[in-house]
Amino acid sequence: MKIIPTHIPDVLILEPQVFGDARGFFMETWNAKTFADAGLNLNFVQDNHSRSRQGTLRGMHYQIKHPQGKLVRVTSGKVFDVAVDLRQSSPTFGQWAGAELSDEDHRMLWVPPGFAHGFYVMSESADFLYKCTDLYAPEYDRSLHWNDPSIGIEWPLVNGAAPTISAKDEAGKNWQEADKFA
Ligand SMILES: Cc1cn([C@H]2C[C@H](O)[C@@H](COP(=O)(O)OP(=O)(O)O[C@H]3O[C@@H](C)C(=O)[C@@H](O)[C@H]3O)O2)c(=O)[nH]c1=O
Repeated sequence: MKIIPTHIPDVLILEPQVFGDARGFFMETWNAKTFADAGLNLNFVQDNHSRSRQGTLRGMHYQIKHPQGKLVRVTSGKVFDVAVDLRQSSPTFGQWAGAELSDEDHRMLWVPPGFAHGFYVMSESADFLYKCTDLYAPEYDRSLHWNDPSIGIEWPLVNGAAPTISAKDEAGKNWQEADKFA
């Protein structure tokens, strides 16, 4: 597995080794020892799968208690995936890191606990799979507004069109009002 740091050192792009042959390909997407050897001792307790149409933006989500670390990947299509550092004690507090993830590059992103996370679907549709280090806790679920100017995420919006978002995310909090981590 190749590990590519982003400019936020805790947010990592992971490229699994892909074994191609006449049948197709094989790759390991999660191996506790490989990740531990890379410094990521993770205990996953929930797996999620969402499918979204082109132009959908889900985010920026976090749980203020029971924060989840997320190992995310795309099995069909292409997304732009983003993590925002909400840890006030962090030197990269308030910064965002993004990466394209697709079914062709097989890249994964490690989003640590303490980050808001979201993605935008660039392809016709996308299947998005992720492992989480804590369980869904809806009472602590929070949404930071995807387009807050003080964060300034550079979303690659298709034809510049406004994204499709949920009512919850439409009402996402701005940076000043959003709950943050210590
Ligand atoms: C996240 C989640 C949702 N749900 C339910 C609640 C709701 O009825 C329905 C859809 O929920 P949402 O609109 O919150 O789904 P979605 O917008 O896809 O939420 C996800 O977005 C990405 C960006 C993340 O990072 C995830 O952690 C998660 O917050 O699914 C669960 O049952 N378990 C879960 O873990």
